[in-house]
Amino acid sequence: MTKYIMALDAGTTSNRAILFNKKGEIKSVAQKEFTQFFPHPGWVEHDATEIWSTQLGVCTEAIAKLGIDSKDIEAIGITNQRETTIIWDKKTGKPVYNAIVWQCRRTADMADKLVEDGYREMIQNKTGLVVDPYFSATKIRWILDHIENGQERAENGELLFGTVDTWLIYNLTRGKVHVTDYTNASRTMLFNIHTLEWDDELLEMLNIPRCILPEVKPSSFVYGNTFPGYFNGEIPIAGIAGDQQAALFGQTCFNPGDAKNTYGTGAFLLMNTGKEAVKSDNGLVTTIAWGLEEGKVSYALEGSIFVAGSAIQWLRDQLRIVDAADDTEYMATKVDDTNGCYVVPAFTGLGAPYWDPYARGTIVGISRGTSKYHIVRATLESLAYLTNDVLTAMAKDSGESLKELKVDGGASANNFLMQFQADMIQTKVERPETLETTALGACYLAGLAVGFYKNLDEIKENRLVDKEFIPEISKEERDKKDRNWQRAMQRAFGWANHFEE
Ligand SMILES: Nc1ncnc2c1ncn2[C@@H]1O[C@H](COP(=O)(O)OP(=O)(O)O)[C@@H](O)[C@H]1O
Ligand SMILES: O=P(O)(O)OC[C@H](O)CO
Repeated sequence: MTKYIMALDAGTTSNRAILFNKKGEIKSVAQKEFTQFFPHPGWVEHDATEIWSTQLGVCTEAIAKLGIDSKDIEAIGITNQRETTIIWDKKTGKPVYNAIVWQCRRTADMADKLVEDGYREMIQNKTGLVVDPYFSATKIRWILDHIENGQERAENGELLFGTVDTWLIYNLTRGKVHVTDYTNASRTMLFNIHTLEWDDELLEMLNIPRCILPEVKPSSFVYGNTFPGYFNGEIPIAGIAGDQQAALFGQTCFNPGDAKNTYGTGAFLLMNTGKEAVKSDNGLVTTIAWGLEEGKVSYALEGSIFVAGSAIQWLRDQLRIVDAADDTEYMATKVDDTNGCYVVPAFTGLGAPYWDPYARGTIVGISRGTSKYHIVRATLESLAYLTNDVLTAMAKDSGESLKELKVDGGASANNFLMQFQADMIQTKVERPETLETTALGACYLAGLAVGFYKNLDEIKENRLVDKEFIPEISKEERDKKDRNWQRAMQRAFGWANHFEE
């Protein structure tokens, strides 16, 4: 009888459930988008109840499509949009506020204040992170300050905090398990990535009560079983990883120096640095790649680019100059170049390596001859330029120059973008057959915990390459483009700071 692992991929715009067989082949998929709330410019929220209901719905659908039942599923692995902050009432299990999404900039001033108060170095030393509203800590503080008696209820043990993984497991187990893993904990700005514990000094810094935090476990571990009523029988939940770390694992970047870039809503470039937590001097963050056993972790350097595929959605939904994301490839190749036009898609500020929450989107170099094809091409190219900026910082921090960049995520299907990426980084870009590497990583982590996979070597055998992109332009040509890009970036920095309404 064939056995499967079910991966739950709780992304920023949609939830997916994927059933993988042992070879890592996709046997069933169900996906559903959920509502994005933008209550103010720069704010982003989700309804946590909708995240849970859509996730449960797609799981049921994926199982039904394959005509199997819970006995055929060896384990569940969860992977999720990271940092997004949910607080709920322990008694009712109901969220006390909408989920504040990783992209949300509402706590930019709180992050500024932490820097002013001299916390920057301590935070970087303990968490590996830069001080930015991106991470969960200031979002937790904001919710506790904006609901009735938030601090008091938290201190009385009436409230619980979780990232999306924690929230899903809490619901899947009907409130029995309040847990997260090392990777998700490392994105909160409250977790010491060296001692592998929640850190008192960080908690005191924002006056966050320890009792609201989940227990932290390895990324491959049996955390509990699903409530039997959901899938007609219990299924062990045996893997958790933040989606970018899961993609690193799913791409089998098991050795130090291996790197991948995921082009989803945002783009996230991670390089495995092994047992060493490399401190960044160039605007990257140090993060936990995974922990396969209690107390033992591998680290990664990460460059987080906040806007990638969402810039393509903007072309489609706001500018309406493309009908579908796939069309951008054909449109970009209708013209020879961007005709001097550069798009900087800093819609929610800039992440790595700039960390400017006040930057905003900019289009420069428009002339009378600029057409929608130039804008589309310049938007696609911007994803490659931003990636190149991160890789340049990574090379400085790690002392390694990359042999190849593994890619995945929705926008990596775009051949024009991948070729331009190879040109800009002057390095081979390698795309695997399955672009669902995030879900695959969660499948592997869960599978390892229950013995479905014996070891990493067995997992490595599953990886198949779809296409390689080799640099085609000269270094001089590449450098010229990069210099223009750097000039365009200057126009985007700081725009929203002191903006007069
Ligand atoms: N062929 C394409 N070219 C460019 N962008 C694409 C293409 N296909 C999908 N995208 C973009 O990829 C994103 C979806 O990728 P996905 O990995 O599913 O993201 P997420 O997990 O963040 O929801 C969307 O933002 C979409 O605009
Ligand atoms: O949902 P994604 O794939 O855009 O990933 C979001 C990241 O985890 C945010 O840090």
